[in-house]
Amino acid sequence: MAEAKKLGGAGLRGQVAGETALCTVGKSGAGLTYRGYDIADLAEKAQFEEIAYLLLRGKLPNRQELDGYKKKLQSLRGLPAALKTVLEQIPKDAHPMDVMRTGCSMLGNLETEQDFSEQDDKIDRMLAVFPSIITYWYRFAHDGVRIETDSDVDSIGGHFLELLHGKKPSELHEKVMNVSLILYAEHEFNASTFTARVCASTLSDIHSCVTGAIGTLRGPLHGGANEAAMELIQRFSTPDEAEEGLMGMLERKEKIMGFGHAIYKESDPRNAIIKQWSKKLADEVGDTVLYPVSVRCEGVMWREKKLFCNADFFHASAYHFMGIPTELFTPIFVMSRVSGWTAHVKEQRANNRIIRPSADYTGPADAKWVPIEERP
Ligand SMILES: CC(=O)SCCNC(=O)CCNC(=O)[C@H](O)C(C)(C)COP(=O)(O)OP(=O)(O)OC[C@H]1O[C@@H](n2cnc3c(N)ncnc32)[C@H](O)[C@@H]1OP(=O)(O)O
Ligand SMILES: O=C([O-])CC(=O)C(=O)O
Repeated sequence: MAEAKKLGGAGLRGQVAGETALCTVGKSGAGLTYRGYDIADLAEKAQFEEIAYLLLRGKLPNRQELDGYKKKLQSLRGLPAALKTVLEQIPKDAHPMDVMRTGCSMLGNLETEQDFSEQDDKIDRMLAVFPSIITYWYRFAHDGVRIETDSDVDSIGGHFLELLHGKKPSELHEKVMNVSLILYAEHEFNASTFTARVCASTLSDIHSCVTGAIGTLRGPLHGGANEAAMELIQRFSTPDEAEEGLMGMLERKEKIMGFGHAIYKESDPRNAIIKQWSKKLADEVGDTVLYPVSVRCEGVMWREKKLFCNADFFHASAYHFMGIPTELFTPIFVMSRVSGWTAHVKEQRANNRIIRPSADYTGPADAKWVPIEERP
């Protein structure tokens, strides 16, 4: 019998665990591509809905297809009454990622995927309704209002901002949300996407795949890092203070959230893009603290540890400048990454074998059964 392959290291790092036509991460010459398109091009020129279409349908839509797709998504923003009732039961101090997880799971009870032929419609529904789920709960729990979840704004990012703030977003804010959703949409076999694929490989339903992925994204080593980065930069009121604080943390061997990456080794191509938008927003709000503090953190981490900002670090200040509460940062990641997760689920289903790796056993050998009365 063939020997199981020995792992090169912990965390399955460097192991090829399958194939994908969706994305490359960290390949030389092009840091991040979605179906062959460079992320810098996409972030500059595309709409997030266009990217979702690209990932989910396999090609960039033409004008008519994009208009039709956006119209469809806009028509799917309403929350079923039973889902509103569930959201209203969730306490104010719940973590919004738990709200997303419950919201997605409840949707799966109400609008169950009966057959894989329904997958595209179920996916479009999640893309459209996730901003409604989080903002409905947030505004109900925090302000005691039951908001309307429809809006005239035709973009997913703009829809989220309008529901959150109760007014149409500025052009700049809608643009930054669009860029942010594009940057977060897809990232190959990251932990949450791999979770979705493992779930899909058992032939489970699409809501289970996404619910599992949300739970995985929640952790501070993954999507939760943007919130942790915000908590970090808010501790400091000057760049010098930030430098002193970071040096202390590094000496104590603490992890600095928003830095480093499992795949990229020198830079995350998304950082330069979101950093530039964070600067624009800082100028707009007249910030003289958070942006300079963030820039100093970036410099110190590179100088001391050769660690670079990942996609999360400058997202923290950018979201903050748009008036988004810190605890909603990771749910925004969900609104975006659901496009990548579900594209992977479709890919897994199209060429499936149950994902079931092996383990190196490290426990005792030949243990002898001891009756309960005789155990120490
Ligand atoms: C959207 C995303 O999910 S991006 C990732 C978001 N996560 C974060 O920002 C959390 C902070 N970063 C980290 O914890 C890590 O860099 C991860 C989880 C992203 C990647 O983990 P790994 O692949 O295990 O990192 P890697 O092997 O490159 O680590 C090398 C060394 O750098 C250290 N290191 C890596 N990142 C950091 C950091 N942010 N702060 C301090 N030290 C770090 C590691 O502890 C390790 O040190 P050691 O060899 O002494 O143990
Ligand atoms: O790829 C990873 O390990 C983490 C991730 O999802 C990202 O950086 O967007």
